[in-house]
Amino acid sequence: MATAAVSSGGISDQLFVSIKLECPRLDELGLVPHVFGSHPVAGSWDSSKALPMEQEEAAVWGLSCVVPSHHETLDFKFLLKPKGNSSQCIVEEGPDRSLVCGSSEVETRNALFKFDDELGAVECKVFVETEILSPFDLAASWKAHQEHLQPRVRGAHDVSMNAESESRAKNGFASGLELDLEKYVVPTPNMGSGVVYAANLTENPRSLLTTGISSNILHNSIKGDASPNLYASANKGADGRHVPPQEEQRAIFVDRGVGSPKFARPTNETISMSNAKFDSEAKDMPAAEGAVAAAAVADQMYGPKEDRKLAIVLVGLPARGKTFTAAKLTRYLRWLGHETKHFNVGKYRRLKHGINQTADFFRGDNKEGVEARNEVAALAMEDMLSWMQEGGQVGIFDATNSTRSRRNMLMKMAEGKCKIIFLETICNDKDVLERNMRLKVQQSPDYAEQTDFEAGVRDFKERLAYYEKVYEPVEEGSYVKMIDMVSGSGGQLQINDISGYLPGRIVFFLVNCHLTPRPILLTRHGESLDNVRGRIGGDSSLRSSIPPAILSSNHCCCTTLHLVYNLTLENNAREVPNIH
Ligand SMILES: Nc1ncnc2c1ncn2[C@@H]1O[C@H](COP(=O)(O)OP(=O)(O)OP(=O)(O)O)[C@@H](O)[C@H]1O
Ligand SMILES: O=P(O)(O)OC[C@H]1O[C@](O)(CO)[C@@H](O)[C@@H]1O
Repeated sequence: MATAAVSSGGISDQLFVSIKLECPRLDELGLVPHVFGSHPVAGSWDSSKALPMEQEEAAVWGLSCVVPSHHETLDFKFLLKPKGNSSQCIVEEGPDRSLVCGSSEVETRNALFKFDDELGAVECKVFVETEILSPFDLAASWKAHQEHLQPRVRGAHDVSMNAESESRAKNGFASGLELDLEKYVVPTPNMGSGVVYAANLTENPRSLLTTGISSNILHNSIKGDASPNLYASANKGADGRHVPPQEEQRAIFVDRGVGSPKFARPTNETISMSNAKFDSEAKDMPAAEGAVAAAAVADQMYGPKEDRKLAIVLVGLPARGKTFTAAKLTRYLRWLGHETKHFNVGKYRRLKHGINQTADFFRGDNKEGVEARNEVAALAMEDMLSWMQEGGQVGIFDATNSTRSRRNMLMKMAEGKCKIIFLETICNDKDVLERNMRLKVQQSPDYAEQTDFEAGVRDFKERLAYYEKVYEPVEEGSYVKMIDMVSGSGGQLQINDISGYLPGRIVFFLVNCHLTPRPILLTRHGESLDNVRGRIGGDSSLRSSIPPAILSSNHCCCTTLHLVYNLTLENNAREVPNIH
């Protein structure tokens, strides 16, 4: 095992050291090379605590470790021990080798071992590679290792993490490893098995709780362990096979890049946004990505400015990212301090009608199916309105709501109770849709019992085709349309009849919304001449002139705060939202 050196100076670059010893005779002789040296990690010159090297090939042994780039000088030597007998050892001839502080150079003279008997001597070739690693490199390697991908930095995943207790006991380390790699999150393109189906995280159908289904069953079913006829959590592996249901709310992974959404004038030219000019040039739009976060901080300081109840009613064909967007928006609004809840009609439908509905259930001309879906939609809407009457402020109503008549029904129910804004998600990118559909079949409880993944995909496509036949894009009321936001070529946001503080905030959020996790690097400059003089502001030079190469590596005077956001929905409500 490679060992992690400790850093007491906080997060900094690390030096990755890989040592190799090559000698065909060692294996023949049944000898295992070890490293021991001056540092406790290498046994403090106690040969019984020497670190064994791992056999990588027939004649090659290796040992890798990661040490802080400003490590203490480490003197070390190779020694050989017979396999299975660690009490004997033969230490290499010659002076100690040194890994000098601040240097990545290590001497690579051959290692010579002399035996007392007729074996004479054994000479091994020594190879040493060193590489400066940023915490990101380490994190990426660790993450890659966890996900069974090829780590970018070979061996770096093998750092013992937070292993004070164990390695302290073994190696006498005085301080803990400060770089907690597990806290780093590197953008990950695949949906791991830790993903929970987003709709499962929405409000529990309270109206159904009082209609004969015990809350215990509901609770269990929502956690995924109820009778599958009632409800089941359906996480499946990338190959479509089931993986165990997730216990609690975890992440919704984001998976696609989005370019800068362009504002487009809606066809009917009826935008009314206070203090904002939205046109295709969008020159006046706040371009700074931090603007939303800044506005959010202001909101938090001064509190919500509006009491009006608002319903955001999602509209869109299946697999268009409605639940995904709804969940993001819910989190953002909560973070702003608005009482917000996400009601997912699919959850109601599954609870009331089971998880095994085939595409036929969604046919536009299946009268019973349409009625059943309208019924659960009405139940969800009632729950949402009741909750608003009890003090809730923003309800997010998540279903396809794909026909005008459905939307009329909702508008009627909401009359005098709350304002409705339709949020339509449109996606025309075939590749994105294909991928979304496969993800849905992997994750949706609707396919939890479908063992044939491709059959599930076919059924979902059939369902989608039925929806397409009856789909009526929103043209009524107040609306926001997110069009092709995931296509990679930008996208459009169209808005119609939106006014007021909170709707403005929501639009602002959606404009700035993107789907790719990305690191945020906050860089602090080194000590400037004005700093020395105690002056605030100004734009003076740095105190000493430092070659640009050193500056850019952040070693010397620059302090770089690396923040990596996991742009998922699992973080606490008070964290910086997943937008920037
Ligand atoms: N604006 C978007 N356009 C297209 N795809 C998106 C968008 N936003 C998110 N996605 C992707 O769509 C996938 C499916 O999302 P989601 O489950 O939210 O769809 P949905 O529209 O709610 O589907 P359904 O109506 O079948 O429940 C997600 O994995 C997400 O990566
Ligand atoms: O009744 P609607 O508006 O079609 O929407 C609810 C349905 O949308 C879906 O998300 C479509 O796939 C189903 O899970 C759910 O039953």
